[in-house]
Amino acid sequence: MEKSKPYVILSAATSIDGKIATSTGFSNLSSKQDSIRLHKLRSKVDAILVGKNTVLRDNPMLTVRHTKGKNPIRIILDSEGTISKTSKILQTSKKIPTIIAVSKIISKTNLNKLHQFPVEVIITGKKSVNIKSLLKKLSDKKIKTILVEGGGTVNWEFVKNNLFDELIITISPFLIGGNDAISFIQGKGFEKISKSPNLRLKSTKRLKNHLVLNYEKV
Ligand SMILES: NC(=O)C1=CN([C@@H]2O[C@H](COP(=O)(O)OP(=O)(O)OC[C@H]3O[C@@H](n4cnc5c(N)ncnc54)[C@H](O)[C@@H]3O)[C@@H](O)[C@H]2O)C=CC1
Ligand SMILES: Nc1nc(O)c(N)c(N[C@@H]2O[C@H](COP(=O)(O)O)[C@@H](O)[C@H]2O)n1
Repeated sequence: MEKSKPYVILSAATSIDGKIATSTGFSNLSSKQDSIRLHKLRSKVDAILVGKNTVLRDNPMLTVRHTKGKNPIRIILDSEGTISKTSKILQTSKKIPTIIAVSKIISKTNLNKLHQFPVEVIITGKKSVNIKSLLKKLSDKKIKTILVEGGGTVNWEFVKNNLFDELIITISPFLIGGNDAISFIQGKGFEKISKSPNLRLKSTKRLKNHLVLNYEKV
């Protein structure tokens, strides 16, 4: 029998004050060396998962480019199926396997739009995508490891529902501030520190002025 969920790693580059983007959406906080590290990690996982806002803001490729290796499957959480036809994700879906996870609220128009591309559409959840059920479906497809690359709203869903196993955070030498700048974990947050998952610091790696922290859940 397949496991109920793949092994999930949450990954991000944050400023010293825990932001993953400025209020205007600038999010490229990694150094060249850190990007190479990230791409090596990408080449070792079965899939990368991000939220719709990250696609909207960054127009990412989510491929392996700074090292040699295979591209993981790309998974986008997009309840209403609103990502643009011109996004790099949809435009490159012929070459790179792509899954768009939507919920039952998706309109026929948006579903038809997605079906114009060679992507797999997984429908789960009433309003937003039901992550637990999605992970089960992905596990059934033999996806064993997923790198969750944000943003903050998606990260919170994985933390809140205790659906992650490991964290790899690069602390970049920047101070961003701003109430509207996105943090590594968004959402409602925990009211008591006792609700926070217990984390063990597995390793640290210094890349000049960047610090890579690797935690696992206890
Ligand atoms: N520095 C870094 O490492 C990274 C920075 N970013 C930045 O994060 C920002 C985007 O973060 P957020 O606005 O928090 O959005 P997000 O990228 O986490 O996307 C959230 C959206 O995903 C969709 N979604 C569907 N089902 C969902 C579910 N079950 N749970 C959560 N979301 C679901 C919803 O439309 C929701 O609004 C961008 O500015 C991006 O540049 C993103 C990734 C990494
Ligand atoms: N680890 C990490 N460091 C950063 O500095 C980042 N900006 C991100 N962001 C994630 O990577 C996506 C961009 O991927 P491509 O370079 O287009 O392949 C971005 O959308 C975030 O998910 N991560």
